[in-house]
Amino acid sequence: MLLIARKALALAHNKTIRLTTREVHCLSSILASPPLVSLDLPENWVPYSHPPSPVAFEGEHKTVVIDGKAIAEEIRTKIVSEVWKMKNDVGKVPGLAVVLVGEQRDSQTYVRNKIKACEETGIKSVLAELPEDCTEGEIISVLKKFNEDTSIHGVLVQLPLPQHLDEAKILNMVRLEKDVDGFHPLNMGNLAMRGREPLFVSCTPKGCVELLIRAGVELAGKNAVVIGRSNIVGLPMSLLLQRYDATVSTVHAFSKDPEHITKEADIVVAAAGVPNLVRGSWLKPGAVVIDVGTCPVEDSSCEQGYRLVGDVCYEEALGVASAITPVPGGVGPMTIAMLLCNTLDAAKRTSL
Ligand SMILES: Nc1nc2c(c(=O)[nH]1)N[C@@H](CN(C=O)c1ccc(C(=O)N[C@@H](CCC(=O)O)C(=O)O)cc1)CN2
Ligand SMILES: [Mg+2]
Repeated sequence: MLLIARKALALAHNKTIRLTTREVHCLSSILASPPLVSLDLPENWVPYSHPPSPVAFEGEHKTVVIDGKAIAEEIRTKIVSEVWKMKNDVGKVPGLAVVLVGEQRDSQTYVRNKIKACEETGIKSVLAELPEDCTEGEIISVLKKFNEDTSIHGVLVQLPLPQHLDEAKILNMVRLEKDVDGFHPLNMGNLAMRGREPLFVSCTPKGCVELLIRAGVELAGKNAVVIGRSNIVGLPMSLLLQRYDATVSTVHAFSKDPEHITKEADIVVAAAGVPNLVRGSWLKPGAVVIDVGTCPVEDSSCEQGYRLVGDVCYEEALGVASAITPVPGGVGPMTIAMLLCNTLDAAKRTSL
């Protein structure tokens, strides 16, 4: 792995090096295909017109709904062709291993959706299910097995873990080069440091930035507020927005005046897990709103008896925000699309 990376670097610097036939195949596939979702602007990128000055938003304003489901579908279609090309060119199939501990219903659903997404895009997947009362040692030995398996390029542990387990200790055991969730402390640390590059950026924040960029939202110099500071979303989201030169504030349970801070923001990323926390009155007219929350609330008029509600009061935000992601169908589908991208990138980086 390190050797092929060194050779790729040497080639990129036009150095003459000796290669085996397998390395030629592998390197030509790596060098010919840039990272799929590079967080750069897509070629056919068309920005929607930028939020004008607040005055133009007096009264009802048309709010663009950012269709995360459609964007995720577009990305997944590209992944299908890249996976197919990789298989054809070098006989390699990207592989993802998922570790699920316990029987929490929503975690089971997310994992099922990840496995299904792998099947639909041609990525191999393996699921390890462990009982709720398993030990750290048992999880670590499963992780070690996946870390060593050359047919597995990405490894993730579905979160949250049961209370008795040390999450940080377990995430630290995922091999850095396979950490497609970007939760390894070194990936997170490199995301935080200027001049350092993480190998992977966690899927939800990466998906949120991808949505912002594809919607034509400029980030540099903008006031962004991230509501929530979880390791999964809030924290990496704040770090990632800083990398795009936004001025980032974090709002959390101890923040004195969340409404006031949010009202200053051009971009609001709500990831608190509190349904309808952000009211229309909290938003600056013309703000762009990314709603990460997905909370089931009882609703007898729905077939399942519940509906999903975001952290933002959607009806109130319409007419105030210039753009918003819906729940469901906004950020959620992007999380899984970014996981597939990270797994494909992981496979592209190895010679195996
Ligand atoms: N190891 C990880 N654990 C968790 C992550 C993660 O990225 N890695 N994120 C969340 C859960 N999650 C993926 O794991 C996830 C959540 C929501 C969705 C999604 O597609 N939501 C849909 C609605 C789905 C529904 O109808 O129930 C949407 O918003 O449209 C995908 C993945 C916590 N744990
Ligand atoms: Mg959503």
